[in-house]
Amino acid sequence: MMSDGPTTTAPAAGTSPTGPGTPGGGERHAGTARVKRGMAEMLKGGVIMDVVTPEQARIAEDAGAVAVMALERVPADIRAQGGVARMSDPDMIAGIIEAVSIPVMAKARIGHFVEAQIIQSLGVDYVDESEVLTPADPHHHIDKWAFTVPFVCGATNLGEALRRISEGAAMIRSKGEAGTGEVSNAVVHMRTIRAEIARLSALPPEELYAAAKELRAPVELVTEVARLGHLPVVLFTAGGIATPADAALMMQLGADGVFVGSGIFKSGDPARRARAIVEATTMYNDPGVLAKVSRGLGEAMVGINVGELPPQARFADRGW
Ligand SMILES: O=C(CO)[C@H](O)[C@H](O)COP(=O)(O)O
Repeated sequence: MMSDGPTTTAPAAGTSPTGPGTPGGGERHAGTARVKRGMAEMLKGGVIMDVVTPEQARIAEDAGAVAVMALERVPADIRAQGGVARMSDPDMIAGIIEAVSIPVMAKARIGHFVEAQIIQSLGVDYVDESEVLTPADPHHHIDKWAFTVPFVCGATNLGEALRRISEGAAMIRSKGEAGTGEVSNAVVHMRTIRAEIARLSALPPEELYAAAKELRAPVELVTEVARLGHLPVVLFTAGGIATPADAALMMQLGADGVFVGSGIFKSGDPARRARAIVEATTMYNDPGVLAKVSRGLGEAMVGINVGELPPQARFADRGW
C-alpha cells in the first residue's frame, strides 16, 4: 500500500500552530491524528521488517510482513561499520516502494526534519524518527505535527513515549537495543512502559499533576493514559528480536506488534526465519506452533551481549 504522497508541504520546524482536540498538540494539515493513528492500528499483530534493498523487501512481503522499513544499513551493520548513519538514498526508498504492495516506512535521524520532509515527498507511509541513525539534534526531536505523513518513535519508558506523542508521534515502539540480537532491553523497556501505565491508572486524579511533572509530559496526555490504561497510540516493540521465541515473548508481554531488523537479514536463512517470526507473532500463545516454527531455522545472527556494550555504543540512550 503506497500513500498518495504528501498533500501539503511540511512547514519549517516550529512554525506550525497548535490546534485543538489532541492532548499535547493538535490536528493540523491533511493528516489528522485520528487518521495517522488509525494507519498504525491496521498493522497490529504484525511484523515490520527492516530492509535495505528491493530484493529484501520482496522477501519480507512474501514472508507475511505487514510493512517494511527502508534504511541505509541494518542496525547490526551500523554497529559493525560505524560512521554516520543517515536516511537511505531516495532511489533506494523509491525502489522499495515500487517493489512491494505493503506499507513502506523509512528512517530519519532524530531532529532531522529535512530528512523527514524528503522522505514524506517520496510518498512513504510512515517515517521512523530513529535512534538507530546518528542523531542530528541533541536537544530537539522533529515537530511531527508539521507533517502529513505519520511518525513512529522509540521509547524506553512512559515519559519518553508521552513526550514523543505530544510532539505528534502516531505510533510508539519500545527501543530495545537494536543490532545486538539480544532481547533483554526490549523486555525491560516493554515491562517499564506497561508498569508505569498501570501505576498511573491506580492514582487518584489529584495525583496526576505531580505524575505529569515526574514524567515530564503534558497533564492532559497523562490523564488520558490513566483513564485508558494504555497509550492512545499502538505500542510495538523493537531492538534485539532475533528468533520466533523472542517475538512471541514480546507479544506475551503486551506488545501490539514487532519490528525486526538484523535478526532476519543477518541470519543464515532470512526467508525462512522471516516466515517463522511472522507465524510466531500471530500464534504467540501457542507453544506447539512456536516449537514447530523454531525448528531447523539455520544460524541465528551471532549477536552481542547488551551488558558488554560501552555506554557510547547504546542506541537506546539516544533521544530523551
Ligand atoms: O529501529 C528499528 C525500528 O525503528 C529497527 O527496526 C529495530 O530497532 C531493529 O533492531 P534489530 O536490528 O535489533 O532488530
